[in-house]
Amino acid sequence: MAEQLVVDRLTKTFGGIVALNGVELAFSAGELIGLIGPNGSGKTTLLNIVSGYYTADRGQITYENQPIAGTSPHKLARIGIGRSFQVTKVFRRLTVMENMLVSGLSDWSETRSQASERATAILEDLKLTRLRDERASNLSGGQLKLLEFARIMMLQPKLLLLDEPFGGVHPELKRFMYDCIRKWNAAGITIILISHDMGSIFELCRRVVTLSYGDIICDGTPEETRADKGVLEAYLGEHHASA
Ligand SMILES: Nc1ncnc2c1ncn2[C@@H]1O[C@H](COP(=O)(O)OP(=O)(O)OP(=O)(O)O)[C@@H](O)[C@H]1O
Repeated sequence: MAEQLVVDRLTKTFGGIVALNGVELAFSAGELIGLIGPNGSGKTTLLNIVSGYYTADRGQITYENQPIAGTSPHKLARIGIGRSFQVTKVFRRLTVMENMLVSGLSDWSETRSQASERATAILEDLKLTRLRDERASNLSGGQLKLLEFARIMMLQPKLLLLDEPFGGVHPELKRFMYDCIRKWNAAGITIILISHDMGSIFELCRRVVTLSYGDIICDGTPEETRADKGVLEAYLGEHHASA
């Protein structure tokens, strides 16, 4: 499989804190990867750099053979890199449908009616059709999560970065989100999933990358990750003990 995303010796510091310490990773198109690690280990920083929200101090990022370090989030979205945030970002004063059609979300070459047709299909897929004219401010936390998913799908991403999508989500909705993630991945979208919910990670991902203090301490299957002494010491042991 061709490498879709390559992260080469990526370093990011904040003052004296080393958030990423020369991280090297390569992801193939169509992978579904879990990114785990203790609080402050660098997971969101890595996503922020890949999606253009932060600039790395050192290192390269290559997406589909093009260097992308320093490219704006907006341009990255246009070439297929979509992301969600720990705290859902939608326009609360706009309706669900307006959120979908907000300028800059859809393809330049697309007419409003084509965009609207796509939005309708995506809302249907995410069971949001009956809420299409509802203001986002009236949606529940779970519905907002789904709207964020729906808006990301408007971008037709090829690489999807999901940061803690299951936070505060009830079990039934979580199952539905799993189904969406699996379906998108089966359709060829590469997905990098950050979650502290180990059940979700081990159920969904065939590859798990573990960060600790900005270093990759394990990159393997769920079974290898669970059995890894370093991971147990840095994260899983403590995580399970406090769970
Ligand atoms: N904008 C920022 N300014 C200052 N320090 C930051 C900033 N963003 C991240 N950091 C620091 O960088 C380190 C890595 O943070 P990061 O958010 O990437 O960790 P994380 O693994 O995503 O943590 P969590 O699981 O708690 O979300 C932490 O020490 C954090 O305090």
